[in-house]
Amino acid sequence: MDVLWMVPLLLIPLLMWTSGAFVFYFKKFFYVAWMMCLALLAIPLCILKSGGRDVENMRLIRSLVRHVKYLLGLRFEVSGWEHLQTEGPYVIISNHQSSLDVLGLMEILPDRCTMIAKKELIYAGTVGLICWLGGIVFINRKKTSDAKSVMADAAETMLKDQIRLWVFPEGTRNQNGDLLPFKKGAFHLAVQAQVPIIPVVFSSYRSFYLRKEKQFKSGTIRLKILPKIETKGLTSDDVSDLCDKSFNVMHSAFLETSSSVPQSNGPVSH
Ligand SMILES: CCCCCCCCCCCCCC(=O)SCCNC(=O)CCNC(=O)[C@H](O)C(C)(C)COP(=O)(O)OP(=O)(O)OC[C@H]1O[C@@H](n2cnc3c(N)ncnc32)[C@H](O)[C@@H]1OP(=O)(O)O
Ligand SMILES: CCCCCCCC/C=C\CCCCCCCC(=O)OC[C@@H](O)COP(=O)(O)O
Repeated sequence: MDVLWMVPLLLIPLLMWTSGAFVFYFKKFFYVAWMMCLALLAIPLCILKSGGRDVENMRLIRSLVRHVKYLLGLRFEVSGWEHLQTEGPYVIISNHQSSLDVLGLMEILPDRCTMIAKKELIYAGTVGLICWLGGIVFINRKKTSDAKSVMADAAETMLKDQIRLWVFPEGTRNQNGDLLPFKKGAFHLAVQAQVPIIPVVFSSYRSFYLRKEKQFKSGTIRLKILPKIETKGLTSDDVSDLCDKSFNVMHSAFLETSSSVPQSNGPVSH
C-alpha cells in the first residue's frame, strides 16, 4: 500500500523521458554544454600549439567536434567531395538552419578554412573564445558599413595568408523549409579576392529537428558540395548575377536533397 503513491513519482520522469519535448531540451542542453566543454579543452591546446589566434587552430577544433554527431544521433551523407579539391583560397557558402550546422561544417571543413560570424558569438563563453582563436571573422550585422569594411579586409587577408572563408549568405538561421534570399557580402568578398565560390547545401532538418515544435529525433543530413563558381574577371557590377546564380543552384540542390532525406526515428547505424 505504501509503495502505491510512488507510482506517479516514477511515472513522471518516465513520461518526461518519452516525451519529445523532454528529449528536445535534453539534447539541446547537452549539445551546448558539451560544446562549451570541448571549447574549454581546445583553448589551452590551441594556445600551446599556435600561441594565439590562428586559422590552423581549426584543424584541432575540427577533430575535437567530429564525434558530437554520434552523441546526438545524427548522421551525415556527404557527396561532391571532389569539388573541394581546389587549390588556394575560396569562399564556401551554405544554407543555415541551426547551430547544429557546426557539426556538418566540421565534417567537411577544408584546411585553412574559417568562418564569418555575427559579432555576438564572441560573447558565447568558451565557444566565443575558441571562435576567436580559430580566426573567425566577426561582423556587425547592424552596421552595414562596418561589416563591409571588415569583409574587404578579409578579402585581402584571404589572399595574403591563403585562407578560405565559410559564409552563410542567408545572414541568419532559417528553418522555414526553404532558403532565405541571399545577402550580397559573400559574393562581394569572392569578387574582391577574385576567388571561386564553392556552394554547399545541407538538406532540410525538418524530418528530425523542429525548433518550434520542440522535436529533436535521430536523423540523416545530406551534405552536398556543388561545383565551384568562378569569379575571375568579375567586378562589383556582376555581384547581383553571381548571387542569383548561386542561389538558383543551391535552391535546386536543397529541394532535391531534402525531398529524399530518409526519415529516421530509431537508432542510427553509422
Ligand atoms: C569546440 C567548439 C567549436 C565551436 C565552433 C564554432 C564554429 C562557429 C561557426 C560560426 C557560424 C556563425 C554563423 C553566423 O553568424 S551567420 C550570421 C553572420 N553572417 C552573415 O551575416 C553573412 C552574410 N551577410 C552578408 O553578407 C551581408 O551582406 C552583410 C552582413 C555584409 C551586410 O548585410 P546588410 O543586411 O547590412 O546589407 P545587404 O546585404 O542588404 O547589403 C547592402 C548593400 O551593401 C552591399 N554590400 C554588402 N556587402 C558588401 C561588401 N562586402 N562590399 C561591398 N558592398 C557590399 C550590397 O551589395 C548592398 O548594396 P546593393 O547591392 O543593394 O546596392
Ligand atoms: C556566457 C554563456 C553564453 C552561452 C551562449 C551559448 C552559445 C552556444 C554554445 C555552443 C553551441 C555550439 C556551437 C555554436 C555555434 C553557433 C553558431 C550559430 O548558429 O550562431 C547563430 C548565427 O549563425 C545566426 O544567429 P541568428 O539566428 O541570426 O541570431
